Parts: sequence; C-alpha cells; structure tokens
Amino acid sequence: MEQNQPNLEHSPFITYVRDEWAELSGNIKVPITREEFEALKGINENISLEEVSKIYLPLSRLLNLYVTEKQSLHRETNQFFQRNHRKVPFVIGIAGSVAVGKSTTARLIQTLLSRWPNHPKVDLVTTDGFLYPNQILKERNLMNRKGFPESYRTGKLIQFLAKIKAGAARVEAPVYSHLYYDVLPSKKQIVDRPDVLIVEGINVLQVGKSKNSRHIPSVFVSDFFDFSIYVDADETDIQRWYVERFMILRETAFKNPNSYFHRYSQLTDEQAVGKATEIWNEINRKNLVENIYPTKNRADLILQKGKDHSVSRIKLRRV
Ligand SMILES: Nc1ncnc2c1ncn2[C@@H]1O[C@H](COP(=O)(O)OP(=O)(O)OP(=O)(O)O)[C@@H](O)[C@H]1O
Ligand SMILES: CC(C)(CO)[C@@H](O)C(=O)NCCC(=O)O
Repeated sequence: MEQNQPNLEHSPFITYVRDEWAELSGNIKVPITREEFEALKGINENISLEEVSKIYLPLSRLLNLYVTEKQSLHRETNQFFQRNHRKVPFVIGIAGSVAVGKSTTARLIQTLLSRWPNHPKVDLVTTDGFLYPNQILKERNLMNRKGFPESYRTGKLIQFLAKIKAGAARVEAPVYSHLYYDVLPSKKQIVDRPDVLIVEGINVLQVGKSKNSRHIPSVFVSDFFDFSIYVDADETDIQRWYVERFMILRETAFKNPNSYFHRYSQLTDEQAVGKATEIWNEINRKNLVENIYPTKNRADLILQKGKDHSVSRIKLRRV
C-alpha cells in the first residue's frame, strides 16, 4: 500500500532491521527482571520477553535520549532568559490503524519510560475521548464514519494539547468507553504535569481539513509533539488482528448486557467473522487507506510489524 507516498530519492529515514536494532540494547542501564516482565505481561499476554528486550527496550532508551536532551535544552534556555519556567511535558504521539497495536505499544513504552529517574511520571491519553458523542454523530449521520477526521473534536484535542504544552496543571481529557461505544459524559481523565505524555490515536498525525469544514486549520495536533511513532503492518495482517480481537470480545466484553455490541455475542462463529469483516471493510479499512496510512511518513519513527506482531523493521528519521 504505497499510494499517496512521494517517491523520495533520498529517504529522510534510516532503516534498521530487527537484529541491528536489537544490538542497540547493549548498554542499557535499566535491565528488566523476570518479575518486572511478568508485570508487563498484564499489558498484553502475547508479548514475549524477547520482543521487549530486542525492540521496546532499545526504543525506550532512544526516547530517553530525546527527553533528556529536551530537558537540558529547557534548563539552558531558562538560564539564557534568566527565568525559571517549569518544564513542560515531553509529548509523544503514536499513530496507526485501528487494531494495529497502538494501545499495546503505548502502554509498553509508558511502563518502560517511567523507569528512568529523570522522567518517572509518564501519562497516556487516547484520542478516542475526543470523538463526538454518539448523539452528535447520529445527528450528523456519521455513525458509520467513527474514526474518520470529521468524527473528532479536533479543536478540543488541540486546546487540550496547548494547555499541556503551556505547563498547565490538572488538564482534563474526555474519556471514551469501548464497552458503551461512546464518550462517557461524566468521566474525565486528569493530566497533572507528567514528565512525559503519550497521545495515542489513529488521527494524531493528520493535517488535512475535515469534510465538514471549509478551512485548512492553522494548527495541527502534531505541532505539539516532541516525537511521533507510526505503528505499521500489512493490511491483511491488521484485518486478521481486527477479526481475531472481535472474536475474543464476542466471548468476553460483548457478553456484558451493557455492551453496545451485546447483540453480537449471539452470533455463530461464521456470522461473527462476517460481521467483523464487514465493519473492517466498510469503516476501518477505508479510514486506513484514505486518512491514516497517508500520515505514515510524517512520523519520526516507524515500527513495521510482521504477521505475529513482532517488529521486523524500524525506520528512524535522520536527526
Ligand atoms: N505487540 C503485540 N504482541 C502481540 N499481540 C499484540 C501486540 N500488540 C497488539 N496485539 C494484539 O492486537 C490486537 C490490537 O491491539 P491494540 O488493542 O493494542 O490495537 P489498537 O491499535 O490500540 O486498536 P484500536 O485503535 O482499535 O484501539 C489486540 O488483540 C492485541 O492483543
Ligand atoms: C474508536 C475507534 C475509532 C478508534 O479506536 C475504533 O475503535 C472504532 O470504533 N472504529 C469504528 C468501527 C468499529 O466499531 O470498529
């Protein structure tokens, strides 16, 4: 899927294959014990110790370099201007398709990054909370466009990030529930001056105008990022992961009578695969092709996953 990508003779990225990247973990000062790894398994039971040590530890070490560098720049700028501004959070954006593994990647990075003494407080926000509530999506006939640019309150997300980057305390983010398939009106997540904030969502690298707006925005979500990551995989693999996750949810979350998708828990295996494939093709695949994949080359780092979620290749923007 390489449409919409310019054919650059000189790539802005350096590519590392898995084993080259894994060697970068050589002098990491924060080793991980078996017990700590077992705790990480709470994030995703399919993750292996090998994957953590070969891919995510070097990645968190690299991110630690960027955060440390930014903190030092902040200190020196304060000295230069003879002021004493409080440091602002280092913001990392994580983009990619629905079901590619953004949440899992984000939570792994959150856990690993919080182990460094100079940035122990790492918060994570997903952009799902910035979707319009279902009531508004229904009024605008957008229920089949959930996840498309016009389904997000992008202005609200930008305001949220502007507050974070201004060093504000106790900034509120709206919260989305996958169980209710809607934004929770009475629930808020408080982000209180973390050292690092991870912002995960399919839309975080988008820059176009949404379909219902006549104006090209002057500020983009990614303007607030200090570093961004795109999680990539072959479309056929992502579709399979989407369907597999749907089948697991059918046996678990969908069984809950409060679940928006409770009716799907009654489907036969064959019907469930058909329904998941239909939602994938009609909504999430379309969104991937039209709005998400074209943002890939805007990231600072691209994680390319293979069939079993293991990362086969990493592309890092040259600095
Ligand atoms: N590194 C990994 N190793 C093994 N399985 C994984 C990994 N990352 C994700 N998965 C599996 O892939 C599926 C999708 O992962 P996840 O929920 O993290 O995706 P997502 O991109 O956050 O999705 P969404 O945008 O729909 O919230 C899940 O079933 C998850 O268990
Ligand atoms: C909330 C989003 C848009 C992104 O996480 C996604 O999970 C979603 O609900 N997509 C709409 C189609 C579907 O139900 O999969």
